[in-house]
Amino acid sequence: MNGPLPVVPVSILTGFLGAGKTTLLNRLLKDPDLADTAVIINEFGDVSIDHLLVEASSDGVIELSDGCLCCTVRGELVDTLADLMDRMQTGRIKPLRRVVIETTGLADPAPVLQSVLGNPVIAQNFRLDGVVTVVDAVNGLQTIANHVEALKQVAVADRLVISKTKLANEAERDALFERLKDLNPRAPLIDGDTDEAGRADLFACGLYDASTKVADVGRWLQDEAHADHDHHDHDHGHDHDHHHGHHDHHHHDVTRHGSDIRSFSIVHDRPIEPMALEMFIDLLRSAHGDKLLRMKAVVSVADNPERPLVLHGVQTVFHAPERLAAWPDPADQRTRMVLITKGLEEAFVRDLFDAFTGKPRIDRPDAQALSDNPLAVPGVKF
Ligand SMILES: Nc1nc2c(ncn2[C@@H]2O[C@H](COP(=O)(O)OP(=O)(O)OP(=O)(O)O)[C@@H](O)[C@H]2O)c(=O)[nH]1
Repeated sequence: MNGPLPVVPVSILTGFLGAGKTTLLNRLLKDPDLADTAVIINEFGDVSIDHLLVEASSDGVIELSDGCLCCTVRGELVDTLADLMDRMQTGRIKPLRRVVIETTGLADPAPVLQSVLGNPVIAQNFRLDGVVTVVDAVNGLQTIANHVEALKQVAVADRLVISKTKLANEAERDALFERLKDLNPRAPLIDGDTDEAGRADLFACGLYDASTKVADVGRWLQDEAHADHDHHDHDHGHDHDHHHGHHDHHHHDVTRHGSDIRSFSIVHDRPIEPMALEMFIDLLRSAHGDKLLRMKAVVSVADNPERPLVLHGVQTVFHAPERLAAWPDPADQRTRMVLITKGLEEAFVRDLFDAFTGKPRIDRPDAQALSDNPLAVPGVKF
């Protein structure tokens, strides 16, 4: 190798659950200027779906394992970046022009930024270029009010991309824009439907500078730097799962997010009848949409099992389902569903799913009973 490699810019793509990060990333990756970009994605949940939906060549996408980037997988992020550098230096991969990190929707961006800015080894080879935050025009305002992570994601952004603008009315859009301007006066607001949002330039923000953000951002980063230090002192050599004191039996909750936020998945190995699927989703949404932060699914539907259906629920909004041309991984054609809920029990959702997919249990109503009388669903109140 002739001399040191250039320092690689790192972009962080963030935004709350379901805001439209993967959708935007898929558009951006079609820009030839983003060739030789490594994409690091991170999902919250033990069954990952995003890697099936990111349309880049598979060797450019690196998936971090279960856990949230801002919590349990931070060490893994640092290791991944170090490994990328090692592979470039030894000529095993072409020099990268950029790294894009797509965070989970629940990620607090401060610790993610700190991982890149604050680690001396990483800082020799990578520089934080900028943070692009996607904000959903329909749910954005309420999400910012209810989830501090969403507020921080907005505040640290260099650019704010507003998705789903056509789904929101003018009053909703205006109120959101006003709030965003309050929280982050310097970040330009970019309509996600414009060409500008889909070009590689979106990521070229220049060196990240916390001092241009509202005063709180500098403080969050400071806090993270201290937390890192303490963390190092106390936890050195321990497994990531043990870092946070407040986790319960459910290992996906090992995060700094509210303890009533749960992530779980449902895997089913037989095609599902379209009607059963529709009724399951309808009941879940109508009765519990407010507790359903996010639902993502790749479903094998009995009417055309060769072509999986992709479902996206974001709070009470369910987007039009999409049929993929084929299974991304033909060897695994199981239905996979990931749900992130707040105050909604996993057992309830599983029972509901089992009832509709023909796994009745003695003490549970079957699909016929549910469709005749949805009030029969245990726990459902109208
Ligand atoms: N109409 C419309 N739908 C959008 C837009 N952006 C995203 N969506 C839809 O919103 C849903 C969620 O989009 P994703 O791109 O998966 O969102 P995400 O932020 O990556 O989701 P998580 O990874 O779960 O946090 C999908 O059904 C998308 O098709 C948009 O600008 N307009």
